[in-house]
Amino acid sequence: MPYKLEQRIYSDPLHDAQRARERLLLEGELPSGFLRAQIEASWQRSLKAGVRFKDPLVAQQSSACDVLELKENHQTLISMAAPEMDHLSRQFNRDKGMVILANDQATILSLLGDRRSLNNAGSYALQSGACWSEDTRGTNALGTAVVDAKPVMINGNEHFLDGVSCFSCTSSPIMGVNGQLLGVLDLTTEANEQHIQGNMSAVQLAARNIENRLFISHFQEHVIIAFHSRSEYLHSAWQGLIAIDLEGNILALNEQACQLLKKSRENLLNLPIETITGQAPTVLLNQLLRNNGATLQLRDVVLYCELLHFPRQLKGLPARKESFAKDARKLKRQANHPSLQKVGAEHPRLAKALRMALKGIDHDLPVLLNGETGTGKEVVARALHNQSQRADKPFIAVNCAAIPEGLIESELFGYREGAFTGSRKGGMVGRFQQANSGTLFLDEIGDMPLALQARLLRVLQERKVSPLGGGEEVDLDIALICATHRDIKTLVKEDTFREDLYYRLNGVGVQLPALRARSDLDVLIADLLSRMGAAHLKIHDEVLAMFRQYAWPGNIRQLEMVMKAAVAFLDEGEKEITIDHLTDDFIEELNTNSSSGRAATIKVTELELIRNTLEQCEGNVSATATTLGISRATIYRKLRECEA
Ligand SMILES: Nc1ncnc2c1ncn2[C@@H]1O[C@H](COP(=O)(O)OP(=O)(O)OP(=O)(O)O)[C@@H](O)[C@H]1O
Repeated sequence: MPYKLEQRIYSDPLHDAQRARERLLLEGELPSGFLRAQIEASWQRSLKAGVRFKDPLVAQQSSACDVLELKENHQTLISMAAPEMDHLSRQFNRDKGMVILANDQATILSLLGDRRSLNNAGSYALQSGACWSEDTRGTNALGTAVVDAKPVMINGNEHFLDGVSCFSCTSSPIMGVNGQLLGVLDLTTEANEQHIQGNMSAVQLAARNIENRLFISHFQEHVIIAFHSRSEYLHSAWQGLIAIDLEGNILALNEQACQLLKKSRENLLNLPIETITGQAPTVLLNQLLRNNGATLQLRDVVLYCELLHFPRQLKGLPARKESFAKDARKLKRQANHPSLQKVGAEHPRLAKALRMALKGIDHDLPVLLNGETGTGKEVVARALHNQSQRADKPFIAVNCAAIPEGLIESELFGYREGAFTGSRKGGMVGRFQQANSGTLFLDEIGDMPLALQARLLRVLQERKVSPLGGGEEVDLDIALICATHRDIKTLVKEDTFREDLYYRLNGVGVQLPALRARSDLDVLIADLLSRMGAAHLKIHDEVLAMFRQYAWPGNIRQLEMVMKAAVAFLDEGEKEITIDHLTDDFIEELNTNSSSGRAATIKVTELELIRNTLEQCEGNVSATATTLGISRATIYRKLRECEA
């Protein structure tokens, strides 16, 4: 009873740890209930191992040769962890943070951090080769994470040794491809209870990224599929990963995959992927390759999947499979996103705007893309990222219109554990933080609620973000691309979009032309066909003429679907797409479009086309006439008609 009373009065864990320490010294026994359960169990183990509070910190001296050998033996882990350690240490530089990587015995492999902290680290036995196992140094984040094989946070005098009670340490285990413990990643800062919660999410995010990188590099000879129950989580540290061989057998899964599938690793290993997906592996792979992804409806969950890796070299496969693999590789190449040059190739005004946008991105200017639905805003955003200096960093896309209003804020900024009822254990890292060092693409920015616009503006001005429910502020270093199909200036006039935010986002504005106003329709068609693996196909003149007359309300997306359907309807040996290969629905659309009711639209489209081509040809009427395949006289006549 007296303990319960004490516990209520002293809810501060540091105070409780101090009292536990005093009682232990006084009574020779650790009183139960004073420490958090994980720490109490660890203190009990430390006592059993004979560690004492006052034990000195001296590191057993490892020779330079031993350290070299240790590093050599853990080369892969060290190199895969390096980018994350670098990122973490820059993020926590202000708090004099040290980032430590240890092996599965809690022996330090490498340290990174603020120079002053590192100079001091030696006196705390924080150096490569020093062992921080729990049975030699008592409760500490490295050693305890190794014993528990789960993340641990140890603040101040929760550490067993008095000598390290000046630190707050947060560690996360790093698991190998078979779920075995490989090592531990740790962030050590000065003892500070307020900050340590934020440290936990940063360390866990980094550890998951390291595990995913290890997974991908380990299965380079095999097929890797990424999946999640929410499409926005693909490409994030929280995506599920599954490696399969070309027979479709499951070779490995990461922890997130097991959680998403609600099955243990042991229950899935070596089974055919069909047991999860209900589809033959070839069907699934073809779908993934052709459509850049697949949606799987399982019994109680929908999974969004993407092909993360397809092996370049396939060893020892029977001929039939080799030829399937070749096909698959070809399809994958074709399914790749178009490059920036491809997007603007035959459209000089667009090409120029894209060149400027790329320069802008590399000089930290935000880019605002505007265009009707299906004009390729996301394609352009990805192409800009892929060609920017941040190409090897994350590209995180958020569709502001697709996320319910109440969730956008937590999605963007993340939240601390316990920030609100129902918040996920361990909190959630927001999109801003996930995109750090890379590019954040905010699609449909015009649909962002006003209250959130104010917060976004503040983040962009201060270049810092902090999760909901408080916690550590994180410095932001992101390229920002926003897109909308709305006319933002009108939204500003209507007071539904903040004017100051508009100017903040519109560093470089790019207007993506509607398909009906593009003079390079045939180039786009050729590109689409080649990406479908059908570059050899021709389009009948009659079809092309109809396409040119059509208004394409769905723009390139609609054109892509029409072409896909046409290719699918070709009979064996046919090499030309004619009207017979268009769907009845679409032919009806085309007919309606050319009927008198739509005549006005067509006229406007025609004029838009002529004007745009004239602009591209810098006012040269002859060149415009040649490009459009009509006479100079027709151009003059149509322009006069319009002026009349
Ligand atoms: N330049 C291009 N060349 C080939 N295909 C393209 C090009 N631009 C877009 N596409 C294709 O058109 C489709 C729509 O592109 P995207 O999603 O980028 O458009 P969007 O403007 O972002 O559309 P929405 O506003 O509806 O989100 C995609 O399937 C994409 O592959």
